[in-house]
Amino acid sequence: MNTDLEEFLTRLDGEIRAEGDWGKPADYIPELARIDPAQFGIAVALADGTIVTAGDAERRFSIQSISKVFSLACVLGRIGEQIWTRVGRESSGARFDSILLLEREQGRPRNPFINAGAIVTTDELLTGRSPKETLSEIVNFVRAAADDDDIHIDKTVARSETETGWRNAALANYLKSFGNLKNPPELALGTYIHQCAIEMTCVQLARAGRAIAGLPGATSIISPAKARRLNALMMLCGHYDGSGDFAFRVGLPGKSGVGGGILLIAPGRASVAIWSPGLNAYGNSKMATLAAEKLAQHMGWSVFGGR
Ligand SMILES: NC(=O)CC[C@H](N)C(=O)O
Repeated sequence: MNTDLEEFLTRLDGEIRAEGDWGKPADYIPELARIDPAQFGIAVALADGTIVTAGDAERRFSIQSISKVFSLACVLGRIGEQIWTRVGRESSGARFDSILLLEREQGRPRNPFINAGAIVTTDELLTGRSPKETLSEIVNFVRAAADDDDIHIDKTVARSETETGWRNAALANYLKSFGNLKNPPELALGTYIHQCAIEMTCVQLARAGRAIAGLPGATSIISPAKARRLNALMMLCGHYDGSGDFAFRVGLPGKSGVGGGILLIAPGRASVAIWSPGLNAYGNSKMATLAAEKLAQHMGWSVFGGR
């Protein structure tokens, strides 16, 4: 039924593997630094309910910042628009772990997808709950979105980031100094780091994105109104200071993580997960970005039309 897409993905897998320069895995989290960059997987969940895959689509990887989409969806479900008093929704034009803007903007992070913004989102979810309960809420949300209970936190990755995450510790403390953390910084930070360490396969992630893509049959835990806004944020902020370049090349909302994953949304058409651990200069997967560009072009999926 989807033979054209199947053939295209098989060809794409070959083209990516022939590229040669995979980029470098994130080096500031030791557990991610030792992953072989020469890996690639893709899963495309379509509106007709089928999932087409190629490469290492069943291998688990650390979703890292892609988790920020799900924690934001959780918080919007819990407190709705109120979250925007604590975090903005503009592009940052800065690195994902930048502290500069926080100083200038008095502790209100630019958007919920840079680290400072996601620490605030997680802090909101933590309010009135223990870190364990908060993490269960986030993981269960992802499981419900993917309709798959076999999704877990990789404790080794979480420990590794806890041991070396000095920048994020600085961001959490800095947020606290501006009064924009309700909980002790170490609790908000620990919960954030564990949320980032959720591991999933491309197939699971593509399934979890179906509600954001508004595909028929997806769970209703993300309403169409919320999905619309998540897509806007993913388009403008999903790739940090590389968001403009990603929009230019791919033309679809996406969210990257330093584990090398990208969740790509073709509204009404498909939810796509792509993984390749080597990163480009912005900290986004080099090969997953290239694959997203080729896929969007082949399928004619840009939200801006054209090809
Ligand atoms: N861009 C990312 O994926 C960053 C997530 C990572 N856990 C960090 O906080 O640095």
